[in-house]
This record gives sequence, C-alpha cells and structure tokens, in this order.
Amino acid sequence: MENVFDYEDIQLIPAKCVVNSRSECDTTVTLGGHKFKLPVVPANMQTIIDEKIAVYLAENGYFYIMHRFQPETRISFIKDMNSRGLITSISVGVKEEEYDFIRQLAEEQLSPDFITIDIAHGHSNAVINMIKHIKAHLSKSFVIAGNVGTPEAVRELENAGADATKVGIGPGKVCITKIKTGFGTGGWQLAALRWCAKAATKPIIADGGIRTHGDIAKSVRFGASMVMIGSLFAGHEESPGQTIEKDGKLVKEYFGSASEFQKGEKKNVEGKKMYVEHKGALQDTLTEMEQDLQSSISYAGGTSIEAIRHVDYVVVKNSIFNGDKVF
Ligand SMILES: NC(=O)C1=CN([C@@H]2O[C@H](COP(=O)(O)OP(=O)(O)OC[C@H]3O[C@@H](n4cnc5c(N)ncnc54)[C@H](OP(=O)(O)O)[C@@H]3O)[C@@H](O)[C@H]2O)C=CC1
Ligand SMILES: Nc1nc2c(ncn2[C@@H]2O[C@H](COP(=O)(O)O)[C@@H](O)[C@H]2O)c(=O)[nH]1
Repeated sequence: MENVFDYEDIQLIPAKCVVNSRSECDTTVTLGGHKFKLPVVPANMQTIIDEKIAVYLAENGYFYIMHRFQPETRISFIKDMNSRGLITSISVGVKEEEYDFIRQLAEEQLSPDFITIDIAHGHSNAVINMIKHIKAHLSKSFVIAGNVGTPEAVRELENAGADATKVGIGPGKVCITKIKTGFGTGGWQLAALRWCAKAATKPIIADGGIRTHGDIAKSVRFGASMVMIGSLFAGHEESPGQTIEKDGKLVKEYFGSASEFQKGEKKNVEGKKMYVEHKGALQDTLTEMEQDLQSSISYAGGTSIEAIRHVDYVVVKNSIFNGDKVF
C-alpha cells in the first residue's frame, strides 16, 4: 500500500457555493431503505448506547445500533421498539448461542430491520457463516458485517450476503489492538477506507478514529455511506456509565468492548478505559454535527451529501492542526 494517510493529513478543497444559507444543505442519508438525518451512528458500545438512547435516536430520525453486551434483553428490546413503531437495530456475535438466538427470532417472527455482526476480526469464516445463517432465517434483515480493513475482506463478506460492511480495525480511541497485536488500520484508517471502498459494491460504514466533525465529511469523501463514532458520543448527560469528579471537573467513563471492564476478566484484552469530559446533552452534539455537515456540503459546492463525494483534496502530512489542540 502506497500513499497512506489519516484524517489529520487531509484537507478537502472548496468548490463554488450554490446555496444562500447552509440551512439549505441536506444531510440525510438512506441505508437499508430507511432515511436518517445524519450519516452517523453512535458506536454499539455499552458506554455509548442503551435502550433509552436507542429510543431517542429512533424517535428523532437518527440511525442507531444497540450493543450486544446484555444478550438476554435483546428480545424484549425488539418487542418494545416494535410496539412503539420504531426501527429495530441490534448486534450479534458469532458464538454458538448466537445461532440459537437468530433461530429464536425467526420462530417468534421478530425480524429486526438491521442486524450488525460485531466482531474484532470480521474477515473470518465465523462471520461468513453467521451472515449466511441470518440470511437463511431472517432474509428481510439488513446485515452489517465487520470489522474489516482490506478489500478482500469486503468482497468476501459482501459475497456471503452482507448488505454493508464496517471498516476499521484498531483506530478507536479506547483501542489497544494496534499496540497489543501490531495489526490494524490505526494511523491510516482513512486510506484503508478508500482502499476498501474501491472494492465495495454495497455501503461501507467507517468505524473508529473520528475525532472532529470534519472527519465525517472526509469519511464520506473517501467512500463511507455512514460513520460509526464512539468517543465523540461518550460523556453526555444521557450516556451510560459512571460520572466522577476529577481535578474539579466532571468526567464520564468510556471503555472498550474488548476491555477488562467489559469482559470482566483479563483475557485477550484489546481495549482500555478512559474518562472523557462531561459534554452536556446528546442532542446538542447531534445538532452541531448536522450544522457542521451542512457547512461541509456548502464548501463542497452542493446541496446534499453526494456533493462531498466528488471534491478534490490535498495531503498535508500531519500538519493541518499546526500544533493546535482541537477540543
Ligand atoms: N474495531 C476494532 O478494532 C475492535 C473491536 N473490538 C470489539 O470488542 C468486542 C469483542 O470482540 P471479539 O473479541 O471479536 O468478540 P467475542 O469476544 O464475542 O469473540 C468472538 C469470537 O471470535 C473469536 N475471536 C476473537 N478475536 C479473534 C481473532 N483475532 N482471531 C480469531 N478468533 C477471534 C473469539 O474466540 P477467542 O476469544 O477464544 O479467541 C470468539 O469465539 C466487539 O464489540 C468488537 O467490536 C475488539 C477489538 C478490535
Ligand atoms: N480495538 C478495540 N476497538 C474497540 C474496542 N471497543 C470498541 N472499539 C472500536 O472503536 C470504535 C469507536 O472508536 P472511536 O475512535 O470513535 O472512539 C467502536 O465503534 C469499535 O469499532 C476495544 O475494546 N478494542
């Protein structure tokens, strides 16, 4: 692979503006036949989403993916969302009991709108077999499979029946995969996204490494239909997890799904725990993201997300922040 780069190495080049106000720019996106307000989904992690946030997001037109770390609650979650007329979007793993779970959903005629297979190393027979199992039992569910970091993996999962693939191994804020294993897309996630997107025939979700709202536009430019974000969504009033006071400031915990805190044991740990600044209301962040993306669209010289996909860019190796701290 030549010409690797990451989010902070890239600047998109402005094109002539065609709107009189940024409010004319449309940030909506369609995935799996459903229209969402933003091409953004909060990470399916236990300190990022819970049932209450899922309901809020679905009721307000945002995409969500519920995590899989309280497996016994998934059926009642689906029934509750169905009773409210809301989109159902859950996660599964690949262990034997997950096969039974999919069979149970089919028997109870509970077909989630979206099922995400959430595995660290998604380029595997374990994921391919699970995609086929879901498609055999719940043919109407839109299957998102991951995580992967190569075009070969994208092709194989798409060929197995995945409706979308999720790209990103190791770029996450609480990820230590790159340090513990030496593998992944950490440090070159945006280039990996472009590499994968060239092979993809179905939507790609870019997962991990987004540190600023501008990184959402950059992801779209390099082939993402949607981005998954953890750290920017951590620390809100509504976020699950403990709030504590540190050096006179309120902070909230954010931990990796493969951390010791999540697993309850020190085995194959590839995630850590950190504290992030308390950020206020979730909706304020969503609103700011929408405004910033509207502005991105205006700089792209268009009126919709599509305009961003075609802009030129320059590589300014590690220099765009010029030593400035972003947040
Ligand atoms: N996006 C990312 O960079 C990463 C994300 N994560 C997140 O952490 C959570 C836990 O992930 P994961 O450990 O996959 O889930 P699980 O603990 O549910 O493991 C799933 C299955 O895959 C096996 N497995 C896990 N890693 C590997 C590997 N590298 N090679 C072969 N088999 C493997 C496990 O067996 P065994 O444990 O016995 O090996 C298990 O049978 C997920 O939410 C995932 O998204 C974790 C790491 C990286
Ligand atoms: N290597 C690990 N990656 C993890 C773990 N838990 C979650 N994740 C991934 O991170 C993103 C969120 O990234 P962020 O940069 O936006 O904070 C998440 O969607 C997962 O793909 C983990 O324990 N280890």
